[in-house]
Amino acid sequence: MDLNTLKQTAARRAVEDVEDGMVVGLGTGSTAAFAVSALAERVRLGLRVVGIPTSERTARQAEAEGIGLGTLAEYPRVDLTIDGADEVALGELALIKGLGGALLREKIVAAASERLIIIVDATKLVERLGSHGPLPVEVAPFGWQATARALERLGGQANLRAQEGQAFLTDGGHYILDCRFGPIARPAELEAAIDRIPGVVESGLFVGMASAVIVADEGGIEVLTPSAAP
Ligand SMILES: O=C[C@H](O)[C@H](O)[C@H](O)COP(=O)(O)O
Repeated sequence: MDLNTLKQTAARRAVEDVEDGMVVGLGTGSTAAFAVSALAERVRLGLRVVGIPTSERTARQAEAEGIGLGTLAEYPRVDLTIDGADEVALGELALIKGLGGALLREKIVAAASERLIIIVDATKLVERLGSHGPLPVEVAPFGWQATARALERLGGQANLRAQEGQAFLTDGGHYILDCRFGPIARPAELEAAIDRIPGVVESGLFVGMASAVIVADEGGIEVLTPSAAP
């Protein structure tokens, strides 16, 4: 099966868990986009939900496909959020998210959710976070160079994310520093250390937040639940 089919398979399985009347967090990224479409199909068949989007682009997609949207101000308690991830650490199911630039709103919605279901293809599974790619860190544009130096003192090589020759701007108007730390042995400790840096808005480390991870690969679907870190 090609990658998109695997993503769609995981997305459809997650949307099966949505019940009538739920407030549903709508994730961001290519896998989450399949979940939005699958949810919209169920809405067209009569399912009643309120969607809480984690990005402007997800909001546009959801509205275009007929999902009614709300805000966290109206619905501070989210029943279920379905979102993707860039890396999933086997065992405790800590995540790296943010390669799509939506980590801040995703983390806020995830924290307001009773359940966070992550949907991935099997290529996202790692032994250690940081094995495949960088850790995105959302930072204030003011003094970002000093913030980058502080991140490098933690061991990460910080690169300002660019788009069309300009600094990439998140929905919140911030910059993103893609930080290569290499394999991260203790993600919770690193997350806490990054959070203490003035200028950091949020990191893409989601530790202890996933309720389950739905993984699609050639052999079918597997639902992982968190277990203690080895
Ligand atoms: O900022 C974007 C989000 O964290 C995405 O969920 C994550 O990057 C995974 O995206 P994709 O499903 O496209 O690999």
